[in-house]
Amino acid sequence: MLTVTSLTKRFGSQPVLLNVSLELGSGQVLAVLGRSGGGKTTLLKILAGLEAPDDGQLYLLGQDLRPLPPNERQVVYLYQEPLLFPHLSVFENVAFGLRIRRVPEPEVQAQVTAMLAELDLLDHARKAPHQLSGGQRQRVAFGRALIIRPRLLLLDEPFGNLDAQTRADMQQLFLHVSRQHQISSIFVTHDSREALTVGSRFAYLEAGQLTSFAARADFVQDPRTGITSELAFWRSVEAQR
Ligand SMILES: Nc1ncnc2c1ncn2[C@@H]1O[C@H](COP(=O)(O)OP(=O)(O)OP(=O)(O)O)[C@@H](O)[C@H]1O
Repeated sequence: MLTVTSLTKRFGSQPVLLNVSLELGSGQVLAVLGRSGGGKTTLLKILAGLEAPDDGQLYLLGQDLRPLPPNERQVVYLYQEPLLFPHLSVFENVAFGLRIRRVPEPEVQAQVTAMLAELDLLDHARKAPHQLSGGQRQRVAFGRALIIRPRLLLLDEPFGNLDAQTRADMQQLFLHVSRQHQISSIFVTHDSREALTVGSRFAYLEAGQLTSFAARADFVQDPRTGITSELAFWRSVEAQR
């Protein structure tokens, strides 16, 4: 459903993405792990249409994305700090995409109420964004994205600002709604545990070079992901008890 071929991007003389290729199937979540500065955000911005690539092809459901402006791609980009309209209620933030598409009012009411119920936000429908916690705000951002049924969801460290428990809850909620709505996503994270929790496919991006793993076991075993060394650490802790 998404095919990226030989994508290249430089900022001035600095190469940021080098010949990046990837494939994503319908309903899959590609977890992209990588250290800071590796080019993850740049990759997502190019897919969203917020940066132009120097070279390479991008096809989503057979359609060339390169000539399309961001608002015609049906791609939603979500990052750490959810961008909500501060003057609109939770309900109206989620309803926004339907209203600009002139969906009839009874349909808006029904769809938004169902989405708020799914995200456990019904009790907060009349609040403004500043009256919510970080996790709640991120759930509103999800609702706003999902209600327009995007073809591709791009998540850039979306739970990075949340405490560990809220982050774990949000990972489960993300898995639930992305399965429920059969959404295809690319989920960028610094955290290998988060990558293993949310991903159905795995890749590692470092210094502009993307490695895709055929199997989860290959991702786990690659020393760059740090998973084997972490496991060794916890085994040594266990052995000393
Ligand atoms: N608009 C820009 N102009 C110049 N250089 C940029 C620009 N955007 C990003 N870069 C550079 O490109 C490189 C990759 O940045 P990018 O934000 O894609 O990395 P990242 O993997 O998402 O990092 P992080 O995990 O810290 O967000 C960095 O060296 C950054 O300084």
